[in-house]
Amino acid sequence: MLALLSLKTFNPAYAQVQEDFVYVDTLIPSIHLDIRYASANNFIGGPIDGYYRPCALLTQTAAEALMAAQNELAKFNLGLKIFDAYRPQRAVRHFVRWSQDADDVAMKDVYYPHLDKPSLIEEGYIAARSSHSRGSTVDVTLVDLNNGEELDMGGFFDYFGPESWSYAKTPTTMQRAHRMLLQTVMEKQGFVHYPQEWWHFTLANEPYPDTYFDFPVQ
Ligand SMILES: C[C@@H](N)C(=O)N[C@H](C)C(=O)O
Ligand SMILES: [Zn+2]
Repeated sequence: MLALLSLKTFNPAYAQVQEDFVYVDTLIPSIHLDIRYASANNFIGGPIDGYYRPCALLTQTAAEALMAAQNELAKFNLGLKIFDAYRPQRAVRHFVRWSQDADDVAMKDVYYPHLDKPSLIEEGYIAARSSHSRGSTVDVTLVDLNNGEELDMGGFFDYFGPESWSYAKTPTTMQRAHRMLLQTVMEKQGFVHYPQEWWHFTLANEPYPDTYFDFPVQ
């Protein structure tokens, strides 16, 4: 803990973050990160407001639960990759603004080919007030720790459609088994799955159930 605090205090790469939040990769060095909203590789096609650096922040409690999941998977040389963790409210506002701009459909063919933008919010694929802003929600998939390759989940992060539902019938037997493995490992550590998106999990006993933070990811 002392080491973590001094790392945050003296390393310029680590900015001051909200009390009780941690950089997940300092707690779980073997975890893989692909923080899409700090890049153009996402459903909007550009960096999202409030993501200054591609890092994953979570409450200490959620990060410790995630570490237990990672340890469980590591016995099989499997692990987790994070796509998103704590999300500032300004990022959520960016999503909502984008959803109201009918002209910007740059990434429609890839991420929401069968839905119009208002449906993304109406059907629960994007929240106008997101649990991610409470700091104990995380978007994850499984990787093989031998080579870092993602396991085949029968769909990709932020594909908005029924194929991404946790219990979708369309994926193959193996893909459904991978979804089940991810869900089982996460739920064992106290996370609750989100039926609309196989990758999205919220810690049930989250420490800030009523607080929506807005400090940047940096
Ligand atoms: C946008 C997507 N990755 C996501 O997190 N959706 C849920 C519903 C949210 O916005 O909280
Ligand atoms: Zn999510």
